[in-house]
Amino acid sequence: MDDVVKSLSTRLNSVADKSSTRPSREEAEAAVRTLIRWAGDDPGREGLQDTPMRVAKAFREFYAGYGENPGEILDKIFSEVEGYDDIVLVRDIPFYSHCEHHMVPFYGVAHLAYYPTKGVVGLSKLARLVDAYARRLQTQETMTAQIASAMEKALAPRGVAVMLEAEHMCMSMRGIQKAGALTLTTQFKGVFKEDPAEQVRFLTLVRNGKA
Ligand SMILES: Nc1nc2c(ncn2[C@@H]2O[C@H](COP(=O)(O)OP(=O)(O)OP(=O)(O)O)[C@@H](O)[C@H]2O)c(=O)[nH]1
Ligand SMILES: [Zn+2]
Repeated sequence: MDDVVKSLSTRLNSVADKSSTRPSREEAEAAVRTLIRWAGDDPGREGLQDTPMRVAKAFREFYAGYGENPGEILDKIFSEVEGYDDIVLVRDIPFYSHCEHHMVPFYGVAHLAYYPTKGVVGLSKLARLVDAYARRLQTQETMTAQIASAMEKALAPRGVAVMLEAEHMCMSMRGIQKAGALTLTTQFKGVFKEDPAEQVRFLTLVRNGKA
């Protein structure tokens, strides 16, 4: 009886493994060939022969965020800052992402701010955090919330403010076709959430660079 249970559980585990692992490179390339045919072209013609290989490779870059651990990005804190505890704001961080509804790019800039309590994080790490989430499939709202949560968790700051401004190609080049429409999302935590004056300070710094 034990053997039957063991073999059943081994089989169930292997099914679970299969559903959670990535397809092979060959399977990904075959899927691209199918989409080329769906677009109306011939994947066998000369100009398109290497395209499935290039697309599979490009996908690894577009979606590299799945292999990133946001907690690790922010794990090094510099505490020798002479007690600096005022706002740190990195603005205009460019990002490229893909919306989870159409897998079409949305792109723009991110502005991240926090009030440190136990030290500061390397500035480049904030930009790396943006990329870790941008290089996934999601909505702009999800991305905004995830960046703010990761900063709150790793830095235990007095407050976090995140603002994203992006153009969604699914709204520009297809569907409603409103090129230039900009979507703004904000997520405030701690003092930024409690005190409207802090939100004004954040927005003023984002817009003017002066308090
Ligand atoms: N809230 C939100 N919506 C998004 C984002 N990216 C794309 N969308 C929207 O997702 C929606 C999907 O709507 P559906 O009606 O299911 O799909 P659709 O027929 O392709 O919609 P249309 O774009 O209106 O043609 C659209 O309104 C998109 O504008 C995002 O980051 N956040
Ligand atoms: Zn979309």
